[in-house]
Amino acid sequence: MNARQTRLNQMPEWTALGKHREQLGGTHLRELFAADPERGSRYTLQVGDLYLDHSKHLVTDETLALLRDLAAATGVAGLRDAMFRGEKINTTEDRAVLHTALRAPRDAVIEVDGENVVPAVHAVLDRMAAFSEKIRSGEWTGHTGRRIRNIVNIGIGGSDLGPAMAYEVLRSYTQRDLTFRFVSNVDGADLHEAVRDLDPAETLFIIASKTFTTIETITNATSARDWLLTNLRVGPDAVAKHFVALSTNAEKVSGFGIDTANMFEFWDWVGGRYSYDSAIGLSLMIAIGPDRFREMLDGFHLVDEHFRTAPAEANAPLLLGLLGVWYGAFFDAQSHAVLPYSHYLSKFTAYLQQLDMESNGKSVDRDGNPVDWQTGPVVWGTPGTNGQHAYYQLIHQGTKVIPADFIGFAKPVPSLLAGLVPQHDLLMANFFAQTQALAFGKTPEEVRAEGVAEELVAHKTFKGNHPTTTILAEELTPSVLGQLIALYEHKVFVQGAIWNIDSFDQWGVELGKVLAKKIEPVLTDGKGGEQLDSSTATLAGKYRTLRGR
Ligand SMILES: O=P(O)(O)OC[C@H]1O[C@](O)(CO)[C@@H](O)[C@@H]1O
Repeated sequence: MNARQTRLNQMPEWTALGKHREQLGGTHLRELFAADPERGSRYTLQVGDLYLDHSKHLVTDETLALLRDLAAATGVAGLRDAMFRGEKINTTEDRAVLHTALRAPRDAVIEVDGENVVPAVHAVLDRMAAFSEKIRSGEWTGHTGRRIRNIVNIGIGGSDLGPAMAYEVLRSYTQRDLTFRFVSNVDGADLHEAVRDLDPAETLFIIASKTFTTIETITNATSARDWLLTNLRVGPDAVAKHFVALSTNAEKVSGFGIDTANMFEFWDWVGGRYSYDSAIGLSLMIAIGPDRFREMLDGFHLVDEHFRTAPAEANAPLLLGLLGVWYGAFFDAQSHAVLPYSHYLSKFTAYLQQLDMESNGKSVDRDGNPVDWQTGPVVWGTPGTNGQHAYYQLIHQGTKVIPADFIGFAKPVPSLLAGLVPQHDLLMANFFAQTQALAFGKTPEEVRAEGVAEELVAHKTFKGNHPTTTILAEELTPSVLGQLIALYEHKVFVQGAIWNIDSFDQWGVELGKVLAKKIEPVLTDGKGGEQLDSSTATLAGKYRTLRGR
């Protein structure tokens, strides 16, 4: 990867954006809409099933053109093509970044180190499909011959958030006689609550870990194995029927006692946070079935192809990425809210937190130099209507700039209550009302015209001018989920490319892991406390006292 010659904030395209921002000043969305009656239909894109409205952003045609100039000058398209070709763009780990190969069609050819990886991807998908069908049909039985009815995925980070999120999203597609649980926290309470009402004879544990060394996962997997063997009163040979592994590390899997015949493989060119469409999605595939899983992969692929081939003016991930760069750099926006108006998307934002913040939470560029521009935002949010009664107050009338994505669907997922009360229209009326209120607000004149007492006018005024993207689709299907995730994956890519950071490593999570290993013996045996700083040593002492040690 060639070092970038000019630092981002010294590029003429960056300077031009800065000047443009000054000219834009406090221009209000009310003015932008008044000046262009077509804005609401012109500032839109259709990608697959996703309709994107970016008209309620603090941008003009000129802003968008200048942002595209920045993308061109920073080589976003070149890096994108290098990623799709399988080049090792994750330079600090010397790895290719090929999650796009996980959803490539069978006849595609994508090479890493001279080898086409697509046949191996499909071989694993086929094995996953055969195994899923065995569980779904009851053909696969536990050690005592009973049918498997409970599936517990044990993993953390990318080995948990993706399948756990997607299981919730696609819950209405899941096989109802199977129970799914997702365990991630090393706090034993997580596993305890997940298994306490399960019959071990009917329980399958899926141990999901790319490295198979992650302490939380291995600890939970060890406890799960003990729980199973103790409660079934059987020996270790029962493990084969109740444990499967999803990993890149066959040696560690076998060292743990899981037969590698029961291991579903993926590869080091799949980042953890980009992995739930790999073998890491096994629990999801069992839940929704192989056909639905493949529909989801097709959705991913559709957006991959869009990102790879659409011109800059019509490229949705590029646009979303650029808008984020614009607000971070020129409006000092520190965070980005993702607000789904679908209960099924309740874990969607938590998933995006890892995708975005682990990817772009960096402060040195690709060459190791400190950046002096903003990188990834704090990503946050929960399903919309609940948020309206909690934190939306701050978005509407607080002092911060918080760009937000609103995601909603025209058709409700089939519901037992369908036809009783028109709940979905009410949900979506809130969805549209919020972006309208955020954009246009309510002027003091409008407040006064309602006869509000003068001393309350300021309190009841809504400044408006809060930027939002609206993403609307007909229905939340497996394909639409794949489309949405790929859209965000590539948005994150675009931003990392512009900021000139490595979006595919995560060195920032290492230090805490190393320190935890040193602190554990202090807590357990009281040994080594003298090596700690005085705050941590005092806290560890307090902990031991409270623990009765
Ligand atoms: O799948 P593994 O190797 O257990 O890793 C789990 C998670 O830990 C991290 O490496 C760091 O927290 C994530 O990137 C990853 O998704």
